Amino acid sequence: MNDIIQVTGLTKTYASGFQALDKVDLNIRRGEIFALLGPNGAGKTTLISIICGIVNPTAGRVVVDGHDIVRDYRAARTAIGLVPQELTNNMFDTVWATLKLSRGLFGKPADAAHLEKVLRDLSLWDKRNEKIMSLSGGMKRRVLIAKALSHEPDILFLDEPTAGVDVELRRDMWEMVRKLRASGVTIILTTHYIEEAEEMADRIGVINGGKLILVEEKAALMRKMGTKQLSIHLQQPLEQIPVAVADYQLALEQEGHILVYTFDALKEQTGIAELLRTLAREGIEFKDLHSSQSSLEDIFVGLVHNAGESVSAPQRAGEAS
Ligand SMILES: Nc1ncnc2c1ncn2[C@@H]1O[C@H](COP(=O)(O)OP(=O)(O)OP(=O)(O)O)[C@@H](O)[C@H]1O
Repeated sequence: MNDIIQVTGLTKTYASGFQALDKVDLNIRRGEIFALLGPNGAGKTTLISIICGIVNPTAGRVVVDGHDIVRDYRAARTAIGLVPQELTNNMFDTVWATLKLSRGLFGKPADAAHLEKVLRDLSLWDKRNEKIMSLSGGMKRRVLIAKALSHEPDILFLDEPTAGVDVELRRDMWEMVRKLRASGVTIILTTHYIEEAEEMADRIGVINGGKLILVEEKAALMRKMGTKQLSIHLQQPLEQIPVAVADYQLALEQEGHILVYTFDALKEQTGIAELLRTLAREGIEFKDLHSSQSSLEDIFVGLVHNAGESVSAPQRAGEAS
């Protein structure tokens, strides 16, 4: 089975009457890193909380590693490790006791060697006998990850893993996520940071207003980023695109005053020279040329705005959350 998670027609209306998810369909592939990107209140946490069995769906179905999350809750839940947004550790426990307890809660037999490996991978081994409350904020976050990995899940959810963490810890987290993927763990992370999705993900999903508005390979999105536009400001407005240049990807804007040519900037032949020669032959004169390149951020903001919502743009890593 290639898809480790199958989400079909998932809808959530909270008791308040607020609809947080609207018929979401999503398949997560085994072994991938999937980034779920969306502005505040988009429904990211609701979606992963339902998959993890913390919130009940109103309608729709979720199957995790072949187990229906409602009918076969325990088996589905055991396949998952969840790193929540909020710190949820018992502050008076030691790091070691926290991990041991968490593993036991999933009914897994004690395995000191596994817990040691997890702690060493997260640079927490030296802290294993310390009480959680004595750790720094960054270390507390690492403990959350260690705890989520204590029962050897095949799937790890990270809900905004790097919100409010410093650059060094963010780099460490990214490194750790890559190592986990290399060991076969499927990873789903939610983020506001486009940069994080760009850096980490194999595929990116964009959610807004409870609707999944795009799911695409990151590589394909990056190709779109390689798309450039050339705006040709015409001397005289055109009513329609001339037949002689019908083969180019052209659009008329601003009541025919601007001819916009979209091309692949990564290609050797952009076609610009030939396009301009053809326009000249047709007697179409221009007064200015202007080129622009779209970024993943532009694509994202465009998508979110096209969805008809008034929302703030996502942040670049490093900006305040
Ligand atoms: N228990 C609840 N009762 C009512 N409404 C809720 C509840 N939990 C969440 N919501 C609403 O559902 C919407 C989606 O919330 P959710 O936490 O899933 O968004 P999010 O994308 O994770 O946002 P953020 O990036 O801010 O964490 C929000 O408008 C939120 O106010």
